[in-house]
Amino acid sequence: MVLNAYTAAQITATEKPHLAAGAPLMARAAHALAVEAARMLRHRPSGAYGADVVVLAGAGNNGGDALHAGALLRARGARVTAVLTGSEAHEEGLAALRGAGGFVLTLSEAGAQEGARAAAGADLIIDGMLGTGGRGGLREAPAELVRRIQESTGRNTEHRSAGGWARPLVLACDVPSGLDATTGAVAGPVLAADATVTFIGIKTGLLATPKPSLVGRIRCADLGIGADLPAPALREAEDEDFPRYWSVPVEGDQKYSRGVLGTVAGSDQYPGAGLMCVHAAVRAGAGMVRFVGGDALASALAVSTPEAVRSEHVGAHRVQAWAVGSGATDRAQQAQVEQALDAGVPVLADAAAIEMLAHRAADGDPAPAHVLLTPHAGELAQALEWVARLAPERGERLVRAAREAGLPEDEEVQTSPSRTQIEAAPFVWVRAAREALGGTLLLKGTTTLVAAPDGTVWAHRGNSAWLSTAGSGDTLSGILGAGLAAHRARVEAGRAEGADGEWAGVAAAGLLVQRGISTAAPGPVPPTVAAERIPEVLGRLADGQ
Ligand SMILES: NC(=O)C1=CN([C@@H]2O[C@H](COP(=O)(O)OP(=O)(O)OC[C@H]3O[C@@H](n4cnc5c(N)ncnc54)[C@H](OP(=O)(O)O)[C@@H]3O)[C@@H](O)[C@H]2O)[C@@H](O)CC1
Ligand SMILES: Nc1ncnc2c1ncn2[C@@H]1O[C@H](COP(=O)(O)OP(=O)(O)O)[C@@H](O)[C@H]1O
Ligand SMILES: [K+]
Repeated sequence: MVLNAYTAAQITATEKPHLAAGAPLMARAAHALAVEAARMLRHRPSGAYGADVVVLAGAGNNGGDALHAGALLRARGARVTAVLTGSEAHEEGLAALRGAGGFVLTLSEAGAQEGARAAAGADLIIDGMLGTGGRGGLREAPAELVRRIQESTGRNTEHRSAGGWARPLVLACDVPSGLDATTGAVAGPVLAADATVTFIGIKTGLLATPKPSLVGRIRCADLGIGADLPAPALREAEDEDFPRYWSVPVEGDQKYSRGVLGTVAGSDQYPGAGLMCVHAAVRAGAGMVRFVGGDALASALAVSTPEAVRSEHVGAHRVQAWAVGSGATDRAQQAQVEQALDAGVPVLADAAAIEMLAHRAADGDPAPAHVLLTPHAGELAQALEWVARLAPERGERLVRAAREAGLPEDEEVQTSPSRTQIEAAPFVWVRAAREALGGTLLLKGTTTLVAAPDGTVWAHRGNSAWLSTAGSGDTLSGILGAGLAAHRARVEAGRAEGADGEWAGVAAAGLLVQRGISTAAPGPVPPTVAAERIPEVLGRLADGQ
């Protein structure tokens, strides 16, 4: 089922009337947290009984949840120590823990070393320092505590084993403290969680963060008020959702009704990008692939991918979609790319095509919804720099939109964001940039986000880091191009609407294929390996497995 996620502001607005009416939300949150903690302690022969639990409790309600959960775990026989990290603590929560026989340390008195010693020796740490009320990362004292816990436990080093982190286990209350609940941006140290129990609805930052390994397994406790949530600000497709968004062949289909993909990818100088894109599209089940390119590309494709057919130029044949830009470095290919952008059918636009679209947007001609731009952060920074340079008022609008999307007021942006800024807060920039460039925007990264013109944003996590290899993007272009062509064919046949948001749905489904091929087996996934795996992975997803 598609996961829905909400900004901190949406969650706060949802809980407000219930709090006013006296609903016991904190008690419910604490209960959910304690149940998950007990579940995590099941590996011990006596479970929670006799386990050492350390609660890191901040000054606000997040600390309140965690302290109450600590009291509930005391009742299950755990030894519970609270480390109070703020200048004060949630009064009722603290009283509950004390009443239940918990120990209490104050960070300002005991010091970071003492606090870290208690935490590092525990079976389980509950991180309740900062929740939706936190801004800009942990302050100095709790940050120092986290650093010391990281040092003594090895957590947050680069070497996380496949089985997870070594003990103590960490359970985050609502969000890992220091990770922005809305944007997922991480400022300063964050204690990586094995699991996060989040309340009312999943926070957008948990799915959109560029550091998904900090979040761990997500569990959502809706505290009995989930039905009141508004439309989600972010969604994430799961494997079982694939058939809803990706057109699979049906009885009676033939190659044209499946959709023809045209490509302008690769050049005589760089044939590789074209080979990988075409090869992936063929293997992703395109009805036919017609490539535009020079003789060197054609001879290479004749050997590597004989299924593909050459087309003299963009206007020569009717296609249902274009995949353009990757490796299209020469003038002749770039002229063909420009034509494909004007062909009136869906286009997957990568590399050189993104820059062309940035120029068009700066000239007041943003791309339509069925153009899917697929930059990584570096390419997006470059495209936005063009927009800001050529059309300064659009650049100003871009930064305003980013502020509205959660960019902190004190974070300076030159005329346009740097690559690093985009990488740190992709959920902020993908929405702002989509406004500036038009089209449907897929921002590639460890976490990939897709923003549609209808306001929908999709998140995608869970790729293998082995995908960080040259050509992974070209393979993705081929897969997504095949998906766009098939979907367009379905629209032409009256079997889909072709509404603005549908192209992002196709992209979200295509990303499931990418994740499947990258995780099908351990180890490297260069494009040749990735392409070989496409049919099986796609077939499995299409069958709902
Ligand atoms: N409302 C409800 O009943 C329900 C809410 N729920 C729970 O409440 C959580 C939200 O609680 P919240 O609004 O109190 O904010 P919270 O995240 O605890 O942080 C604010 C406190 O932290 C401090 N602080 C701020 N920034 C900081 C920093 N950078 N570094 C360090 N400290 C910083 C700040 O202190 P101050 O600025 O005053 O020094 C302030 O006291 C939410 O995530 C969920 O867990 C659930 O129980 C469901 C029902
Ligand atoms: N560390 C990583 N974790 C998850 N996915 C990754 C990682 N590195 C790269 N990817 C994915 O691999 C693809 C790389 O695309 P791109 O940067 O365009 O590569 P290229 O242009 O070399 O083909 C993107 O889809 C990206 O999301
Ligand atoms: K927290």
